[in-house]
Amino acid sequence: MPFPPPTIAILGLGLVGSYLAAHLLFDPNHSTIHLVARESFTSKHGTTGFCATRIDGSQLHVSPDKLNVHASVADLLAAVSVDFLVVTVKRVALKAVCEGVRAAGFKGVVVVVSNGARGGEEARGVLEGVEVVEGMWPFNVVESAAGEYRQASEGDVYLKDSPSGRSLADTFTRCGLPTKTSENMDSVLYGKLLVNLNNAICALSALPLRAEVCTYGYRKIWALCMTESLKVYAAAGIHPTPFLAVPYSVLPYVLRVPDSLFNVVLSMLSKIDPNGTSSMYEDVRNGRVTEIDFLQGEVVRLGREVGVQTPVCERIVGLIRELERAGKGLVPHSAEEILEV
Ligand SMILES: NC(=O)C1=CN([C@@H]2O[C@H](COP(=O)(O)OP(=O)(O)OC[C@H]3O[C@@H](n4cnc5c(N)ncnc54)[C@H](OP(=O)(O)O)[C@@H]3O)[C@@H](O)[C@H]2O)C=CC1
Ligand SMILES: CC(C)(CO)C(=O)C(=O)O
Repeated sequence: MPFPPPTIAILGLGLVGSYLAAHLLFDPNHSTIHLVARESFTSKHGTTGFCATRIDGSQLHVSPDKLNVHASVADLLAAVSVDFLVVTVKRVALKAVCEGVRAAGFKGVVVVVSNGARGGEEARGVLEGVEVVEGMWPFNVVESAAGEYRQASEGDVYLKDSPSGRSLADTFTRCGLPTKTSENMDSVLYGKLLVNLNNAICALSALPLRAEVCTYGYRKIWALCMTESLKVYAAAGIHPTPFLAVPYSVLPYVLRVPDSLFNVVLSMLSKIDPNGTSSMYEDVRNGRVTEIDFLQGEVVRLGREVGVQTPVCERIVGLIRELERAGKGLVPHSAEEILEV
């Protein structure tokens, strides 16, 4: 364990940030924790605290007196010297957050935990001279009741394999969040992107994640997006890191088996809470801008660069844009409606 234990600040106290914060705050022996949170977090949890519920049902409660909350990075740095700033905002907010971090003169390590590839590159572009560590968050978190952040699927967190990344991975693991490191986070994040191709389909279906993936028509669309993405990756020389039980090349075939067989395979491979959703489902539900540009949008962008057509991914980008423009929340689309070109 690093000595003295590191001082870690978390910026972005939504689903992932709050679940992470609850783990780190629960056992104060491994780190000192500060939060950079908006008023919405303080008004919600400032007097009651919050809790993380793990997939096995165990709960970590954090009482409000344990919370060191700051309104901005500048306020944080005026109060304390910070080793790691873990940024858990949506990818669309990353650049603006990094500009704030640079303006505040932060000199520690910035850890970027966002879906989509090339987040680290974007952060480094803004934070010249500051060490940036990429992270990958593998499982779904939902707010199942006010102040209860519930793990709704499974997987290990990944951080970039560097002395700082290894040290933080050790702290996360000691706090009950199993964390691996990888020298090639681009490959890890392009692998995660293949999983996240389903985020938009879940949002378009307006169904919780489990019900959506257990429906053949939606899985077929995910498989089509994945096949397009794998062709693009092959042409672009991208080798996604395998971290699922099934190799990516086989996954589109597994997704196309009938529902009855898929249910058996799913129960053998992974747990998904019936209330789990996708982060894009939550964005659409709450009328927020989504991360579509960094998921199917990234495949379309890369496809154009390497001359590979991506009609299904393009169609999904268009449909999510329509939902964003309409701002009316979730609108159930059948699989046929999604595929109709
Ligand atoms: N949710 C999930 O299950 C999973 C999410 N991920 C990824 O993790 C990342 C975080 O996702 P998630 O936790 O769901 O996102 P949320 O939208 O739940 O949380 C993001 C939080 O960041 C806050 N925020 C945004 N900008 C700032 C800022 N400038 N200063 C302070 N706070 C700010 C937001 O506040 P406000 O609400 O006021 O805008 C919000 O509380 C995303 O890239 C997502 O794709 C990955 C795997 C699973
Ligand atoms: C865990 C998963 C794949 C699905 O919930 C996700 O990454 C997300 O919701 O953004």
